[in-house]
Amino acid sequence: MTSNADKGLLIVLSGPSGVGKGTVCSMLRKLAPELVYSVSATTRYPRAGETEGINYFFKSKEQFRSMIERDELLEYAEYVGNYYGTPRSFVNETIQAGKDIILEIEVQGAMKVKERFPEGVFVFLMPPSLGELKNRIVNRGTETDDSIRNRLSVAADEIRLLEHYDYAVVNDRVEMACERIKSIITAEHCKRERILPYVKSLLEEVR
Ligand SMILES: Nc1ncnc2c1ncn2[C@@H]1O[C@H](COP(=O)(O)OP(=O)(O)OP(=O)(O)O)[C@@H](O)[C@H]1O
Ligand SMILES: Nc1nc2c(ncn2[C@@H]2O[C@H](COP(=O)(O)O)[C@@H](O)[C@H]2O)c(=O)[nH]1
Repeated sequence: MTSNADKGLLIVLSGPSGVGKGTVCSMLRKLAPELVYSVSATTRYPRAGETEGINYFFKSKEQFRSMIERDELLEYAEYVGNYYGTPRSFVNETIQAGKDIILEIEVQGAMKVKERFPEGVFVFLMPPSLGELKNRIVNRGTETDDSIRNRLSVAADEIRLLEHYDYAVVNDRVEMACERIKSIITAEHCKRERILPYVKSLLEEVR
């Protein structure tokens, strides 16, 4: 059996649509290649350039419902008219194997994960301002006017849930946000005494 100290960290990254979660995760893949990323299932249509199994597992509503019935999702939520959910087995297998995994998910889902994994690390990505959030989502050019309106209309409610998270990281510059997240992960490893045994043996040597 894997002890808690041998398990990987479950890291949840949330934040309003357009804040830059995907952009930060893409850069983190380069800066911290040891991190594993959970690929979600969704009923929304693929955007141009999105690939099945890389960005999402794209499902029909019926397929998504079957995943719920078969209890294959760790959490799921409806977000502005579509369903999104985290496949359970990949998350469990990854943390049991001692690897850290990041779930990039919205706030309702994050709160469900928190009930099941209170030991998880919950990080909220903040925009520098609401004006900048709007600019980012508009300039991304992927959403209809309706979708932009819907996404921005839930952003304030999402930001109000910040108090349920362990950390707030401002995404002013992508590199800086990544460095902050990397520091959080390192600190969490230290807290869980992954580095402490090494420090202990060093202390014994110098005594
Ligand atoms: N620090 C930043 N400064 C300026 N622009 C940024 C920054 N981070 C991301 N962006 C831009 O903002 C837009 C939204 O970013 P991204 O798609 O990563 O957001 P998201 O939070 O993943 O959104 P969603 O939840 O809708 O998937 C993109 O066009 C991206 O290039
Ligand atoms: N609760 C969950 N939310 C998820 C999951 N995968 C992604 N998301 C979040 O949905 C919104 C919209 O995503 P988009 O790709 O349509 O822009 C965003 O906040 C994602 O983080 C999931 O598995 N569960």
